[in-house]
Amino acid sequence: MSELRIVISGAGGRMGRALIRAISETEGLTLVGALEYSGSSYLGEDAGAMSGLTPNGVTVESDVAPTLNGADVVVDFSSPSASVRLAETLAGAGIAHVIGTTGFSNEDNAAIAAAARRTPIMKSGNMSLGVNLLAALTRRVAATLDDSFDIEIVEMHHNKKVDAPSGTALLLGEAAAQGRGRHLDECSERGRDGVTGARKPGAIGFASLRGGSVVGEHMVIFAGQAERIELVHKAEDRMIFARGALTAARWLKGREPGLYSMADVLGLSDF
Ligand SMILES: NC(=O)C1=CN([C@@H]2O[C@H](COP(=O)(O)OP(=O)(O)OC[C@H]3O[C@@H](n4cnc5c(N)ncnc54)[C@H](OP(=O)(O)O)[C@@H]3O)[C@@H](O)[C@H]2O)C=CC1
Ligand SMILES: O=C(O)C1=N[C@H](C(=O)O)C[C@H](O)C1
Repeated sequence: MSELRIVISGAGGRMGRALIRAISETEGLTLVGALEYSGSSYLGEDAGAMSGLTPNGVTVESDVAPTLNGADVVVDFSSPSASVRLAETLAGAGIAHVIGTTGFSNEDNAAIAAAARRTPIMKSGNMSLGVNLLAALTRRVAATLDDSFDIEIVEMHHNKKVDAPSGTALLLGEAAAQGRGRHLDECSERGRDGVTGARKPGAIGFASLRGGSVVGEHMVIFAGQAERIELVHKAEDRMIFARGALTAARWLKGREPGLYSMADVLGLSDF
């Protein structure tokens, strides 16, 4: 198998550093670049040393074009605005893009979909096998049970997370809505507060908890009359996301332009 040459965007972040460690542990993958924003305190540092490894000779840079030189794929866990800009640049260069960033607006998603007409992009709110299997199960259970079972999605993350609901909660909400033959935009209920009135039949509700160092926990609840089904995933280590993103990077190389999901990578689309 030929060596896959990877650039990490958001290199100094929690996920960026986990990805740099995961690349160092995986045969056939080479880190060729590390991107951060122009004000980052990591600029000029060695990417290996920054990630708790021995120095690897890759310097953290903010200048995108030279860093992309010779790269096969960019793995990007940064911020929505940075990921949208990068998607446009990579589409121009024909370089594959794995996007793990969450918190995109509808306009951001449309810009990424447009970039995917020119280069292969794999975008997912969660790169773990467990969560993507949970999404497939959620779709099936939602399709099996009718609207007498109310669907609620609860997530908890660490106290540094900036977006809510989590990308994973939205992924699970979309799976549930798909199972019910609806679009999530038509039925999602977020941020209840005060006198909200009774729950709307067919709604998909979201609740977000934040605290401490929680890596990521998600529960999909199907609440019926006198019985309840709960499907739960608990992430214990960010390395599950990093390894999933690298599996996607390998899968994406050489694909036709298009917007792919982790379900495509894992063969779960028809589950
Ligand atoms: N899909 C998945 O499986 C997962 C997705 N995520 C998502 O990934 C994203 C990052 O998470 P996490 O690592 O925890 O967050 P961090 O805040 O730790 O990391 C984000 C990094 O991106 C940097 N950054 C900001 N702007 C740019 C830019 N223009 N170019 C390059 N880098 C930039 C930030 O710099 P600075 O801090 O200096 O602003 C920071 O170092 C979030 O959206 C999160 O929700 C997280 C885990 C799993
Ligand atoms: O910000 C995080 O940490 C995580 N973000 C992703 C999300 O928004 O769902 C995935 C994971 O849960 C961790």
